[in-house]
Amino acid sequence: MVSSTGIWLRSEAAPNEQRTPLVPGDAAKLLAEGIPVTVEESAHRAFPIDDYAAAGCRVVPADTWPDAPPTEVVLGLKEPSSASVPLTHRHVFFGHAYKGQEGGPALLRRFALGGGTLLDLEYLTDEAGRRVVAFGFWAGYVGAALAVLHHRGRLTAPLRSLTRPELDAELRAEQGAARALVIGALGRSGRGACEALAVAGVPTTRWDVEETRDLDRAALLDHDLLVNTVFAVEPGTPFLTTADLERDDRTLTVVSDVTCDVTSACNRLPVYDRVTDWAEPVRRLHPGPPRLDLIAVDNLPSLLPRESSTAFSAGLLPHLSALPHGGAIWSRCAEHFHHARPAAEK
Ligand SMILES: NC(=O)c1ccc[n+]([C@@H]2O[C@H](COP(=O)([O-])OP(=O)(O)OC[C@H]3O[C@@H](n4cnc5c(N)ncnc54)[C@H](O)[C@@H]3O)[C@@H](O)[C@H]2O)c1
Repeated sequence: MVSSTGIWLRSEAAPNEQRTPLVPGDAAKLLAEGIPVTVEESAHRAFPIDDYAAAGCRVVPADTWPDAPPTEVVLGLKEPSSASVPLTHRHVFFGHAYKGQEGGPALLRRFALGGGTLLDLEYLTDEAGRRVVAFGFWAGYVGAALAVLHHRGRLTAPLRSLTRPELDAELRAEQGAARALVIGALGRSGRGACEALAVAGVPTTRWDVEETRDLDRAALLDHDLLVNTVFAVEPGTPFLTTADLERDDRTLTVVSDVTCDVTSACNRLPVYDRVTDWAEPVRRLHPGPPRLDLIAVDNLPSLLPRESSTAFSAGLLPHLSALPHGGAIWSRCAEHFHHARPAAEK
């Protein structure tokens, strides 16, 4: 039976955003279940529109979602374009609007004006509150890869998006004597970081909550590379301090902060004040000797758009299948929105 609720995959407004939350193969699975899928054309998406058409999706011009039938659920990753247009539909994307972020109140006002609902992907959680879809693995993979390539003098700026075979070829092109430490190693990003370091042939120490409870600072500084992938929910002992930067007995020369909690009270790396970007991914924190270089790119999965989209889409697919029938996971998501919205309307 064909569902009256369709998925409308819109184009992304953010420049250089090549990722998508729904890849063509998974769109075909939704269609097979009777869920109509409409896909907007996009100049940037890592998957060609012809692949969606071949899967049976209806193709429409970019940025036409404001005219979608009211029963459609509009799907994307970041805030939709046409900033002044009130949001009338149910929208699924990462809103970054509930924790006082810049632009959050304005986004919620668009929903208030249009009467629509934000189903924020960050708040798609199981009964235990764990997120069910995230880009973490590939963030860690790329974050560690950039650290290795920089340490080997092989990182070129500006960064550009790649495929995994291209990135792995770079990682395998040279072996070195460096040793790495991944903190948060048991998490999604941490596992991705460890995998990239294995591909690069870099011996890796893995720390998680147990190993940082009583921080062995000398052991930490005795690694060449540090990849921070912790998901910090409370302030705690910093992994690095400005005093550590001054130490001349330090082996550590490259830090890749996947967490990028730089403006948060929970930040465990209070040695820098702003993230780096694709144009200039590396910032020198200490001239040395020994030098200390920082990589803190906050959109790492975009550097591997096909792989990160494929993994994300696979995780989201069962929930998109369930969307026409509602269900607890989407109700919890909507509750977060209804809880946040009144604050924005004041
Ligand atoms: N830079 C980017 O592009 C990017 C992309 C995605 C996610 N992230 C960020 O990466 C971080 C990790 O995300 P994730 O999905 O891997 O989270 P996760 O919850 O899967 O993993 C986090 C890990 O950190 C560990 N941890 C928490 N506190 C710790 C401590 N004090 N010491 C050691 N380990 C500790 C946890 O036990 C867990 O294993 C988040 O802050 C997320 O926002 C960044």
